Amino acid sequence: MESISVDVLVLGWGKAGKTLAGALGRQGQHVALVERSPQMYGGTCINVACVPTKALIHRAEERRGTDDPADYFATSVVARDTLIAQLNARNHAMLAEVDTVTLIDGQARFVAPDQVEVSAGADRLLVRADTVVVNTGTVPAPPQFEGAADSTRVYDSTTLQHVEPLPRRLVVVGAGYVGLEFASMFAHFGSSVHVVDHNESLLPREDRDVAEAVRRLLEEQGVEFHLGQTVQSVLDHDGAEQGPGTVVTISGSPDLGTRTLRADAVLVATGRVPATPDLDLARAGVTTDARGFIEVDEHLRTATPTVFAVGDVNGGPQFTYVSLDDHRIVLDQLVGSGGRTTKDRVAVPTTTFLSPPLARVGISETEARELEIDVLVAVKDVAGIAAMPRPKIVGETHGLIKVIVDAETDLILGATLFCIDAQEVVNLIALAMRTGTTASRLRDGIWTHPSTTEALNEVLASLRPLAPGA
Ligand SMILES: Cc1cc2nc3c(=O)[nH]c(=O)nc-3n(C[C@H](O)[C@H](O)[C@H](O)COP(=O)(O)OP(=O)(O)OC[C@H]3O[C@@H](n4cnc5c(N)ncnc54)[C@H](O)[C@@H]3O)c2cc1C
Ligand SMILES: NC(=O)c1ccc[n+]([C@@H]2O[C@H](COP(=O)([O-])OP(=O)(O)OC[C@H]3O[C@@H](n4cnc5c(N)ncnc54)[C@H](O)[C@@H]3O)[C@@H](O)[C@H]2O)c1
Repeated sequence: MESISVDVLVLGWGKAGKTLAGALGRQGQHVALVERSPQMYGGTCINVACVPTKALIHRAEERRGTDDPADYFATSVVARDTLIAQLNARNHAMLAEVDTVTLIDGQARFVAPDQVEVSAGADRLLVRADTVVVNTGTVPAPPQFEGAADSTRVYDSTTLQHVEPLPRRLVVVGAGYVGLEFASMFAHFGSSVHVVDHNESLLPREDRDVAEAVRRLLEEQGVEFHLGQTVQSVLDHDGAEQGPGTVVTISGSPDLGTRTLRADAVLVATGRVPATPDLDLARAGVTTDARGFIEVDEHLRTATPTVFAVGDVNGGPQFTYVSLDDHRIVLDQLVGSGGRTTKDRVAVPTTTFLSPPLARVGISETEARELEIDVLVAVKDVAGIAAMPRPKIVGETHGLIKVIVDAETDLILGATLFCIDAQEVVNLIALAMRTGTTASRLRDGIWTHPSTTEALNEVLASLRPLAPGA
């Protein structure tokens, strides 16, 4: 078998790995990066996840009532594919042009802690490395219900992006990030959408007023929820009377009983599992938790100190920007002072890309109550914020803004933004939390007009003590 030796070997073209490979390569280190699929150059985010789904969501939001849903969806998919092909090629070029980076197509598998075999068809290559960085990501959790394997109508978040034609009726299993973003997107494309989740409540980590506002909006947009229920089975039929489709049987607690939903497509969005089974991690002495995620310390070293695990595969929060931060920690271990750790992360924001988006940083009101800390809360419906005309200008006045502030220090402890531009404004609040900027300074800040940021002037002027026991 042919072999090569490098300083650092990256397995998988994730966000952390590609950034690390580029940074180390530009410093003159010999780096090899292994990716099993050319369709995934650049990783999950740009090829099948964040970027293509947000491109489709944007297109869906732009659809006019006069557009034919199926044609409009088909054109949107072509636009998505054009964008993604450009990004995929650009990502390949960005590393290919670094002289000391070797890009290898193939499936990686450990044979020893410092040796990885890469296979592509009948070809084999042995790569020896002082340091190995595992960045193989996650894949959709497979469906657990009866009939899924025999159905041609069961999709995951990757395959549904190319469903043909646009499903008239879509059943989404799972009301997490993927489930809600796709439910909202397909409702905007013109599908009738049903969401099934085994949790009794929607968005269990959010305050009830926030979850209710999200639910109301999605229902207004045509989404129907079936909470506290699971899918028992799907059965495809050629449907002489109602046309071809699949019958989805769902059931919940005894009083809810069993019912059936008819669908043209079923999206399974019940979480993601680590891409570790093919890696032969035991040969490297790398351990995994009960769910298969690689166990790491706060420097992202695995049980074998020369092997790091970064991105989704290490069981941390599954976001591209967390994977990016993982790269900073490993870079610091390899060529820096080695002080940076996962514990340095403060105020990591999130956004679910609904229309409008739901963004969150820090604690919720419910968490503040549970912690029994002395806080002030400001909450305003977007439509009622007089000093923020931007939502009215763009015609999107749904949602609410809520901020939780430490009553003693005036520091912001958390915020929920369910409004246009939430994915941007949440970053400003996160920065305030990281830098100790007080709520009063944000309240009295000079912000551009008309913008969404200027909501802070009015919302933070309405801070009140928590209503008892509410
Ligand atoms: C539908 C969807 C939408 C999302 N939207 C967002 C969003 O808006 N914002 C956000 O921050 N996050 C979002 N996420 C999450 C985000 O995509 C992930 O957190 C991020 O892509 C994780 O990247 P990573 O660094 O772990 O590796 P990945 O980008 O997953 O890369 C892993 C790579 O390893 C390759 N690989 C796997 N096994 C092997 C092997 N044995 N040999 C060789 N190569 C291998 C894979 O092909 C893949 O290219 C979304 C996820 C999904 C599913
Ligand atoms: N905008 C973003 O940042 C974004 C977008 C999409 C995905 N992501 C990332 O990708 C990860 C995976 O997303 P996801 O939505 O697949 O997972 P998730 O963990 O966010 O949600 C899974 C949902 O499925 C439900 N569920 C699980 N098993 C079920 C079953 N058998 N029947 C019915 N419901 C069931 C859960 O209650 C939960 O609501 C997320 O955790 C997130 O980190 C991020």
